[in-house]
Amino acid sequence: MRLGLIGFGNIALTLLGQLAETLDTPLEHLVVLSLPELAGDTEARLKGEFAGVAREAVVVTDAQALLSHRPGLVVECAGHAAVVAHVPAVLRNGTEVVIVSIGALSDANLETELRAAAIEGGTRLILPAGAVGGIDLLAALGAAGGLEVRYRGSKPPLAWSGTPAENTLDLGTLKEAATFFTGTAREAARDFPKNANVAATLALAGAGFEATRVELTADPAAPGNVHEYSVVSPLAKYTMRIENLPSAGNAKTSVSTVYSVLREIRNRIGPVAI
Ligand SMILES: NC(=O)C1=CN([C@@H]2O[C@H](COP(=O)(O)OP(=O)(O)OC[C@H]3O[C@@H](n4cnc5c(N)ncnc54)[C@H](O)[C@@H]3O)[C@@H](O)[C@H]2O)C=CC1
Ligand SMILES: O=C([O-])CC(=O)C(=O)O
Repeated sequence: MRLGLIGFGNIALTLLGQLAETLDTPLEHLVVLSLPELAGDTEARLKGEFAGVAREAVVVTDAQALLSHRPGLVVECAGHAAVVAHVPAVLRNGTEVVIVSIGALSDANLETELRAAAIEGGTRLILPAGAVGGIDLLAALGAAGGLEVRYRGSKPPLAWSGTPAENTLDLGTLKEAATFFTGTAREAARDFPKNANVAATLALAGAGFEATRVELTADPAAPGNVHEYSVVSPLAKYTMRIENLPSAGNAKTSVSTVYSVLREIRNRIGPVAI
């Protein structure tokens, strides 16, 4: 596989570690789109600790340079701004893209632009399940309509640092669970870009950004990053609760997100996809 990565932070580094451990043969080619100020460090790490992941690995700083290396699949793991900056051009070029920063699609204009770019390029934008599960069933039920979806995201207080939760809570001293946001999936994904991509994933699979109700909670007793949601549809009812291990490199991000991306890659390499 010729793989392109946008971003070289917690998800990308863990993903490359997993690929190094699990692939039978190295990737044919790896191209990483990094921020200009991080390009030197990215290159050194690719040549050092990640030397075995790909037969050839290069670092670039813009989408045109990324595309000049002809990746067969591009994975975005850099944040909402990187989706805006780079993903439309990659799709228009005809290259399939997996994005983890799904909450970027809470901007309706960007969602329209990405859909148009994928059509123009004759390719697809892939939205993986990320840190949540049951997206297969939710998306299947969504086609029948009549859905009610309620989601609650609970994380330990410090996972909400640097977010609007700080306007109402003292995260460093919080002693009991506090819900600091109630609203739509569109508002949640827009206002908590590093913490509420799951709300956008549920909305896109199911009842849409306005109808999907969201609560966000800081909970000192949370057993990790917890995602709970309930679905009522004419065809089925279910609830789901996932207790995710936070990443060592970024407490906001659950490690299962990385494995969800790994699944997308492995499903394109092996003889069977599941
Ligand atoms: N779909 C889901 O369930 C989840 C999605 N996410 C999304 O994944 C994103 C990345 O997560 P982590 O790797 O844990 O964050 P991180 O902060 O550790 O890494 C992000 C990296 O991207 C780089 N970056 C930022 N803007 C860039 C740009 N324009 N071009 C290239 N590189 C750029 C940063 O320098 C940083 O190294 C989060 O911001 C969040 O939006 C996170 C968790 C779950
Ligand atoms: O990783 C998680 O648990 C969820 C997350 O940050 C997000 O939805 O953006």
